[in-house]
Amino acid sequence: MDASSNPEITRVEQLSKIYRQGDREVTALRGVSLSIEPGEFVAVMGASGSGKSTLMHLMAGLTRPTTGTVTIDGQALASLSDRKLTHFRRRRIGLVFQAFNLIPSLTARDNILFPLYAAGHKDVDDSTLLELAGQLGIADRLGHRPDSLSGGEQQRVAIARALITNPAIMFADEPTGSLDSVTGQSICELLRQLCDRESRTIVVVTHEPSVAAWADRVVVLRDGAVLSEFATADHRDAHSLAAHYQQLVGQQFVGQQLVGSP
Ligand SMILES: Nc1ncnc2c1ncn2[C@@H]1O[C@H](COP(=O)(O)OP(=O)(O)OP(=O)(O)O)[C@@H](O)[C@H]1O
Repeated sequence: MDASSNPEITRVEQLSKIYRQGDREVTALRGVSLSIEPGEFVAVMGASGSGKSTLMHLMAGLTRPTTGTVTIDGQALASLSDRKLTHFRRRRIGLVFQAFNLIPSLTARDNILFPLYAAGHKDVDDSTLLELAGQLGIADRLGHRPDSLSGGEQQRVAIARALITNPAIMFADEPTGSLDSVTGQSICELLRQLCDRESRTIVVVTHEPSVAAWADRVVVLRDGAVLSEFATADHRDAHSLAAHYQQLVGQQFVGQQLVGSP
């Protein structure tokens, strides 16, 4: 991709995060730098505790770094007040979580539109909603509440909610973690299509090689730092990717579980 015609939309520079718990300090991230191109699908992998969720939360503006900067859509998050950061996040950043986090009392339609209502929109354009619901395969589920939707449908609604504001980037933290493997793969295929057909920019945090194999690039974290980055082009299937990842971090996969220590 030509960087001059497609400028980086997301830049992370020397990001560090120290959590303080009483007298104790936990360094969750130490000097992480990376950039994500528009339309790119990036997977962040790493062992439990390596800093994946912390990195995602900092990039999404949910928490502030101890040092370093995050720039999204040309906006340095550090220069925004808490109120402006919340406003920016609602408009320009999409978030998807393992547990879907839908509002149980609202229909799929109102869950999807919620970010627009929260941002103060009164007149909502149904055509955007219907187009998105069509792309995500949930056009006939919009009148249902979450408890009458399957897990896969709930995650599709959550993805639609993340995309309704047309964000510059979408972050998904273990988006298939609550789904069976077949449904999880259908969600991965959907994320791939959103990049390929709609030029969405997506960052997925995952433990699973079968999820990361759908991405364009994998960023591997270890002990709060970037251990390695690699393109998935040579590791399209999960087994090949798992073997490469294992080589990098010195761990082994048994099924989808990691054993051994880095
Ligand atoms: N709010 C917090 N307060 C204190 N320590 C924290 C907090 N959140 C995370 N940590 C610590 O920071 C480190 C990185 O955690 P993080 O959740 O980012 O890792 P992760 O790679 O996402 O792990 P997992 O795969 O288990 O979710 C860990 O040592 C964790 O215990």
